[in-house]
Amino acid sequence: MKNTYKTQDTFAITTPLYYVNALPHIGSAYTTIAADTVARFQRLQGKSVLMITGTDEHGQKIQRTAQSKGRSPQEHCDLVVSGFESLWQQLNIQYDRFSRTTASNHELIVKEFFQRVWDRGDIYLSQQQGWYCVACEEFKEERELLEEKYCPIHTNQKVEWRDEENYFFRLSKYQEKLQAFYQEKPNFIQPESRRNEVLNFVNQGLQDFSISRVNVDWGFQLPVDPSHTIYVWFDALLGYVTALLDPDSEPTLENALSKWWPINLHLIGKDILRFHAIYWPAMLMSADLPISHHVFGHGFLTKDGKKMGKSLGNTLDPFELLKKYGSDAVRYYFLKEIEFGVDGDFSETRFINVLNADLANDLGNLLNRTLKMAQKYFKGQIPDIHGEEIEVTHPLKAIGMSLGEQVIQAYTDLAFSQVCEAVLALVRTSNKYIDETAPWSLYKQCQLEALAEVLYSVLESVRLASYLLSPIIPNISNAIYQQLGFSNDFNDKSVINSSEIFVKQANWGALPKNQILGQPQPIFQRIELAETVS
Ligand SMILES: Nc1ncnc2c1ncn2[C@@H]1O[C@H](COP(=O)(O)OP(=O)(O)OP(=O)(O)O)[C@@H](O)[C@H]1O
Ligand SMILES: [Zn+2]
Repeated sequence: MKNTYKTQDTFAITTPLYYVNALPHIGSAYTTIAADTVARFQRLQGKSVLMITGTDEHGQKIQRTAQSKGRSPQEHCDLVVSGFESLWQQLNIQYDRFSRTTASNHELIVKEFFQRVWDRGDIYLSQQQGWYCVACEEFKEERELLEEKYCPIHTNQKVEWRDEENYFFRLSKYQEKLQAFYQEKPNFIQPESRRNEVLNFVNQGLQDFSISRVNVDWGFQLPVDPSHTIYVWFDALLGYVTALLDPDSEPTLENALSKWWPINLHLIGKDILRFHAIYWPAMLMSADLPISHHVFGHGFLTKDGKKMGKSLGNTLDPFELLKKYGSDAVRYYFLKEIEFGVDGDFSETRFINVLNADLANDLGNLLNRTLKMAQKYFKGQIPDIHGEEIEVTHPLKAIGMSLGEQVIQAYTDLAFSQVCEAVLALVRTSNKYIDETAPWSLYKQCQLEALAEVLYSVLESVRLASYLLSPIIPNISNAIYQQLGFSNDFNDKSVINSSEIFVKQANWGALPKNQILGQPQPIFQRIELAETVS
């Protein structure tokens, strides 16, 4: 099979294909916001990006949920999918493909893949006994369970005893190959703590896992035995492959894998790490296909220390947050406040304080007051000075010159919180710098050259800050750019960026002199605590 087309300039990223057992919640939004931010950052750098999200629609969990709602499974899936699509639109997520595992082209991809693994001799029929969590769609080892046989992830759900005939995938055969692979690609699983978890698990010895079910109709029939359906996870992981097909191309593995494979990054929560970091590479080894480059398992958004989840029902409604605060606020808060990789609790008071402090006060006021001074002192134009003419020891230029590199590294490491902190440091220093240089006094003293340098350097720092934050808060960055006199649109995906443009814009000093400024308007309205419910 050919697989020669992928180049350094392409970047394919996936979110999980979310179960449609209920409407999306803030946890589903969290991964998707992060993935969208990475996709935007890669596009900004001039890469050709494919961002994949979608839904996992088969299996017992969905079958049961649909039944309990008195709907057919397909009706149920369609309904919930529209909820996901609407949330992504409201969150300003620019995905390229929405992969649904009930799509007809997906069935063909799954069957072709199954056949390759079957032909390898890696599938056999046997008896499966064990404890099953329907919410996880996974067999659990007895030692993992909580007291009275509750699932450790779905702490309100008891596991069920299963004893049935299933087809199995020979995972155990890939134990050593996987271990060698993890050694060879130490960055495959991130962060480091997750990698260690996986290595420990694999070192304890891998068992074959069942990839078919006998009592679940809601799935694809096994090509070799129609009395079984394919296990939901075997089918779901392949949803990433189906997503790569161009809409009008014939659904074959060869077509699907020709341009974007291997995927650069699977972004997931730690709950589904095992599937992505162990099962998935083993399945690909068996099918003799290249393995994705990276899997990043982030932490949980928690409520009172417990994972928020659809099954547990302790979630936060993202639609409500969006309605109240808008997409940039929600995107910013979760990426800034929770270190990507570890768990974090949500508090609405903290949410408001962070947004007011960072976006309304530090960034918003800085732009607003500087623009007003530029209106007054320089007739609404950027002063007649260029970044290159300013000394490298200038306090803002000194920070600004190394900021781009620092932020690129942080985005590359998915350290979004560090991105925000580094950018905010420039913003805060700029505020201090204005207070210290007192442009209003310089004006009174007719020190126009010094005044020009002060205002230029602050406006340029705001520009750089908004450019570097644009993957996270694209609407606010747009507003800032417009007020600085540009006509950029950070939401326009069709704009072709290049690495040259990126290097220039991500550097301090790119603001053109004498450019006509826009009208100063608040870029983020301060939120009053009294407006909130809790
Ligand atoms: N509390 C959470 N914190 C962070 N991410 C989450 C959270 N809940 C779900 N996710 C994201 O959704 C993925 C799981 O998708 P799934 O559709 O199973 O959602 P879920 O709400 O966890 O469902 P359930 O509660 O039924 O297990 C995770 O891997 C992660 O990407
Ligand atoms: Zn579970």
